[in-house]
Amino acid sequence: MNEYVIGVDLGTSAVKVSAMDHDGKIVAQQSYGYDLHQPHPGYSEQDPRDWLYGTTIAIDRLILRDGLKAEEIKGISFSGQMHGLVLLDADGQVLRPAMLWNDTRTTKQCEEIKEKMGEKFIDITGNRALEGFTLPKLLWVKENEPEIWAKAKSFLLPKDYVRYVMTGKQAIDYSDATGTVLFDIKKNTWSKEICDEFGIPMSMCPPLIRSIDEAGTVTDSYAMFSGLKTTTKVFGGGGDNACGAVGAGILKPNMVMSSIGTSGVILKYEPDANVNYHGALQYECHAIPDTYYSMGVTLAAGHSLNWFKHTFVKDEDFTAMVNKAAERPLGANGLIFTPYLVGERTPYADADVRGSFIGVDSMQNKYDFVRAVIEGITFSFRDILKIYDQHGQDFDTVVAIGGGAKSAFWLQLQANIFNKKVVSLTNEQGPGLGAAMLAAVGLGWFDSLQACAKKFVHFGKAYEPQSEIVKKYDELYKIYHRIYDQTKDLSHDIMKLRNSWD
Ligand SMILES: Nc1ncnc2c1ncn2[C@@H]1O[C@H](COP(=O)(O)OP(=O)(O)O)[C@@H](O)[C@H]1O
Ligand SMILES: O=C(CO)[C@@H](O)[C@H](O)COP(=O)(O)O
Repeated sequence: MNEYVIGVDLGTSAVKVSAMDHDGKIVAQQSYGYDLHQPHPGYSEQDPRDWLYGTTIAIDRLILRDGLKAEEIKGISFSGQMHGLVLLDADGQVLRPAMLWNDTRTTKQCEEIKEKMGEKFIDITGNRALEGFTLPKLLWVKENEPEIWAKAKSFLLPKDYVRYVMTGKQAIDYSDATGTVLFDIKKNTWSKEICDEFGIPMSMCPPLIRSIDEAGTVTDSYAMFSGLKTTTKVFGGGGDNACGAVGAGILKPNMVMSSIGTSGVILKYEPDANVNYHGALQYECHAIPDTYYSMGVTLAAGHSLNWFKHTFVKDEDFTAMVNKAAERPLGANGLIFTPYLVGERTPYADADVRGSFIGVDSMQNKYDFVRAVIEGITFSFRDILKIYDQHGQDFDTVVAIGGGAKSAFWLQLQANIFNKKVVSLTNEQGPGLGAAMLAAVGLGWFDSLQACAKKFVHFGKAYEPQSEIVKKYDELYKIYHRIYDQTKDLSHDIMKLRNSWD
């Protein structure tokens, strides 16, 4: 009998499920898209039931359309968009739409955390309190929706909610727990000190599990709903960036990952919890037991390109649009874009800054704008790489994953803007692959994730920096880097005005 594991990649734009065999060969894939709701500036929400239905439909299609036999599916694990708050009542029912990682309404709560705990907060959690994280969202609900708060008995993160419905058991894995900033990264447990300081009952924090731990099996009711068998084992899974790093083979410090999904991420493997970036970068538990990673996040990476396409280039697909942008000259005829469409996280923790096009010229066409968007997103990654430089951290290879890594033009552009070798994967499903690997190791198919990576992770083409182009992008980056300081006050004033008109 064939045996498969399923990796569920619960992204912001869609859920993608991939079935893999013992050799790491992808035998079937399905995906299902859902909406993002942005009712006010800074708000970003999704309905957890959309994730559940999307995941279930996609799994169902693996069985009905791709012919996978349910009894052949031995294990399932997850990669999930991080930080999103799913609030549950005493019956485990969802109390309000989930507030996502790119929801920035919580500036006031972040300031309150900083005032009350200062540097101690970073010592405990490894992180500054930023708008996207879960604790500020809990505090926002407590302050603004007291009737909902009164009913709240526990919280979960996005993929943990889907796993909960599958297994009937609530749990959060360590890699996602660090992203709540309610977690003590050195003691490896929920922080009583932080919970007490902010009036979060410890009983709201679910049990912690490792990414490769079995969380349970499929319940009778979920088996009826999905077509799965109750014998399928369900494993913890991890935050999407931890899983992306596993699936991209980032298992030692000389490599970093760049991910262009809805968000953009530069991530570095860290062997212990002791490197201190003083909150300039996020510090999280890895999905690989007892290891860590640091990362910087551009809030609107793929999201910026997606916004541009849906607003101005509706009738073309991404590949056609990006290929036309590749034909425009380097620097898009003098146009520079900053991707702060929903505020920014790294290096500027600024919820109120917004993006700009600088250098608009009547000789530019639509595809110059697309090119500027792609270049601007990539410059924002260079801002993150600069932080690693400043901390004396060096590496030689960047492994690129996410939807943006589908484009050879963008992979070469990353190599030129970073001045580093950029390597692609033969399949860009980094986080989904990582999730499937967690199930494969959890099932005992391999002794370790490292052993599994030897079979499952396949590097594709390497893109080398081209020295003449590197020089030009260096010059352009210097100008890009000045835009934040020169536009932030304008952005903040516009935001104040918008809010006063609401
Ligand atoms: N062919 C393509 N070329 C370049 N970029 C692409 C292409 N297809 C998708 N993208 C980018 O990838 C993004 C989606 O990436 P993905 O990793 O699937 O996101 P998420 O996991 O957040 O749902 C899109 O918003 C778009 O910007
Ligand atoms: O906030 C973060 C990481 O801290 C984001 O990276 C989210 O985890 C969402 O990821 P994508 O949907 O872009 O994969």
